[in-house]
Amino acid sequence: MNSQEMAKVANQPLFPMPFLVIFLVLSIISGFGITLSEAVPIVRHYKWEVEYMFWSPDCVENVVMGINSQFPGPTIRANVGDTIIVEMINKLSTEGLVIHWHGILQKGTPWADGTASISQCATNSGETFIYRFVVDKAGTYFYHGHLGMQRAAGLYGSLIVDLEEGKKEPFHYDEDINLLLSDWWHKSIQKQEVGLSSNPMRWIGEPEAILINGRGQTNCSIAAKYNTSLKQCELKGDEQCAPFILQVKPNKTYRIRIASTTSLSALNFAIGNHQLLVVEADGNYVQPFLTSDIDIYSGESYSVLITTDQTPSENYWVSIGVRGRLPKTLSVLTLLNYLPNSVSKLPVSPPPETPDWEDYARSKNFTYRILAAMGSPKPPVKSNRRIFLLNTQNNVNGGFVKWAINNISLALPSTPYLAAMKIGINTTFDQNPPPETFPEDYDINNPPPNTNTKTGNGVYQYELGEIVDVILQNANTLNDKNSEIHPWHLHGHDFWVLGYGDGKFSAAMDEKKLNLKNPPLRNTVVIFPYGWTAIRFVADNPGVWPFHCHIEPHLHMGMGVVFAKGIHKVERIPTKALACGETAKVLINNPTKKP
Ligand SMILES: O=C1O[C@H]([C@@H](O)CO)C(O)=C1O
Repeated sequence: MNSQEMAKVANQPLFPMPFLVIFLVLSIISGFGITLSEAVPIVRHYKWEVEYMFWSPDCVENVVMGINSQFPGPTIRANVGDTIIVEMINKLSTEGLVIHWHGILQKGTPWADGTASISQCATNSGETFIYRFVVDKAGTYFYHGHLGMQRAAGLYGSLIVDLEEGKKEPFHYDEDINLLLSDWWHKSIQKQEVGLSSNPMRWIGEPEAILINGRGQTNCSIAAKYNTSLKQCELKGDEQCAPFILQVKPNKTYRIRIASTTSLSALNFAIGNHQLLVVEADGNYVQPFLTSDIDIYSGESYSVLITTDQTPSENYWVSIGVRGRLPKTLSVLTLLNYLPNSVSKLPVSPPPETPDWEDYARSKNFTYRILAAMGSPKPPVKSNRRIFLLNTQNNVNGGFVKWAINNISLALPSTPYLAAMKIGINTTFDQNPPPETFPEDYDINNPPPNTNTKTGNGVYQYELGEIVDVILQNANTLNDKNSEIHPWHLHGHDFWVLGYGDGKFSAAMDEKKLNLKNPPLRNTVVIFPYGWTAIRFVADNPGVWPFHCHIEPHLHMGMGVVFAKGIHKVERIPTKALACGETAKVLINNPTKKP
């Protein structure tokens, strides 16, 4: 950070000046990761260089996006109320860069949400962008790239927010273990992107490997002993692809934090012989329930408690496999290693089997059990506005395969929305808001008639404080008798999940079934094939916020919408977030326009 940028950081009003001076002095000395005294909110300062590097996530050498030469990127661990400053240096020689802080609400800092073309200008090669935001809710989160398909290139890491010092969780555990799940392709994201936008489209296919904390194996299993059709992996344990072992002591309670940043895959997580007590979803406490396994969709996170009360002289399998799509990828395995047993001691029984990928009844049963813990914030009893979002896969412009919402496939503008709205430019995106519903007679059980789907970039505008219901409606894809699962993620807000149902949402039939008593708060929710999902949120966070399918290729194919409100309330947007496209021209010609 140069002295001007430091002064800029110091100008922010959140922290007493003497505190900031001490922090800045210490940060110059050590460079990153400073933790100061307890009790007062802390500023945690990280300096990250993002760069492609050779890596072998699944024992096959490839290139990944690394941060400070690490893959996955460094874990950020903070307490509620802390300020995070990430000085992000783009060392990718030929690409722009942004980082999104998934699940962080960014109250007062919408410019730090890290979405290219939406909250900020992508940071050019060689340049630095400083993210600065407060983490105001405890929970299991992560961060990832949000430009093109950079997440699928490996740009991700964990972000864990603990309660304030001295505060206690509503459940007991002795230690926690953090697992960040992802999926991995040998094909570069450049090749994936070109395939998706070609006519005919070339689909990315299924991943070569599932990774746990960036580690997995392709074409071999560490449990081949139990299944002779598989090849045994030969690993010494010090390889980049060697399994991440969950080390535990007998007769303790562990909180296992599980977050999924997969590009595509829905996953199932199970531990042999151990029940999982689900206690957290997306940074919100849930009514605890016991289960043998969990389904986790891209963009979601869970905490589960396990008690290590099984035979202490044994180790146990941890197994993660693909659901919701015909799996072509081997389940990834690792060990729950009861110390002091050796990791070479394999469990006595075979690994837990991933449930059948098509058993949606089972997936729904798990998902429907997630309800808010007692004492959680309740939704307002009525909404002011309801919008319906029909999800379809369509042919656009003579055969390009896209995903569309109410017949519009999102194509982001080159000038970020937040900058354009703040400066008052109305030429950079479609000023007509997209449709709030779809024709009542739309047949969700057949491929779309596909007459007039368009690409577009209009915005749903809300009054600040408006209470909004969204009904996400799934439908048949372009293929006969096919409908897919989509996990939808909202930026800048948590929402209440009021309900799910099969078929088309009917106000007359379904309205009364909505759960206003204990709906879970989340930032990501799934729509099941041919089904609908209803959510409610309060549009109280000034900014521009995407709401989109978290499947990376689906977003890339247009599966998202953009919400905006209260832009007049957004202050102190850093120049670097504004200085591109049409807003750069306005600022150069008229610097007084800088908000
Ligand atoms: O968007 C997608 O495209 C393919 C398929 O529908 C067409 O090949 C697939 O499985 C998706 O999820």
